[in-house]
Amino acid sequence: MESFTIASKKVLTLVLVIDKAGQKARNLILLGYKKRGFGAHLWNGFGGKVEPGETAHEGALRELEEEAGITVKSEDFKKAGILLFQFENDPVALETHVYKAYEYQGQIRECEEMRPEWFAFDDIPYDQMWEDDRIWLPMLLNGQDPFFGRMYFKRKALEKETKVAPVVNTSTSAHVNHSTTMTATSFTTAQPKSGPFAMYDHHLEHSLQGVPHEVALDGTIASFEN
Ligand SMILES: COc1nc(N)nc2c1ncn2[C@H]1C[C@H](O)[C@@H](COP(=O)(O)OP(=O)(O)OP(=O)(O)O)O1
Repeated sequence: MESFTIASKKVLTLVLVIDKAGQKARNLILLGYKKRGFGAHLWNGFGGKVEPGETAHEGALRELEEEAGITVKSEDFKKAGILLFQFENDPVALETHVYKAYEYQGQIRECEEMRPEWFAFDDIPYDQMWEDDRIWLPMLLNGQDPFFGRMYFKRKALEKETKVAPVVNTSTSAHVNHSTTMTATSFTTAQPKSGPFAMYDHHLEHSLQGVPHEVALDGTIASFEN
């Protein structure tokens, strides 16, 4: 595994709201489709940057309210761990505090940034999510937390746009008395399916003594919450 020293870090939050099958037959998770900004066009939990003077816990509750319109009581809000995202040629790491909640209050609503939607656990759109989610989200859903993960990303090379010439079907079969014109165009967008970065290495620990609170500049856990 690659070792590195972080020059600096931004503290972010990520909140997963879970509806354990009560009256409904299946366990559901609330994800948001990010409409703009970092991670646009991917499904993710709700969260963002922790503001000056705020704790990660407070920042996570604020972002959940801003992005999904719902609130969670502090006692129902559980820290699931920390994920440290590091990008090639970028000295700034993202220290992301992950929270989960099984109860919430209010009406879920869409905002400028996020479109919330419930997904069954067996229908989570991993191919339209950050690649790291496949590693830790199943653990969170199975109660294998708290965890501490380090994930390393490289920018993906964008493929060139390729166009396939129109295909004209001029079949003269007795059963087909018309001709059809089909245009097959394959193209790449500026945003590949699982985001603009590819994960090339990761390390995840989940048998921790406590809940990680802060990451040190050498990429290890600096402190645990009480
Ligand atoms: C790189 O891998 C990532 N994986 C996952 N699952 N989530 C990630 C990854 N990198 C960042 N995130 C999360 C952490 C935050 O919840 C958001 C990013 O927050 P954003 O930059 O949108 O923060 P805001 O404060 O909302 O930003 P603006 O108000 O400035 O738009 O993604």
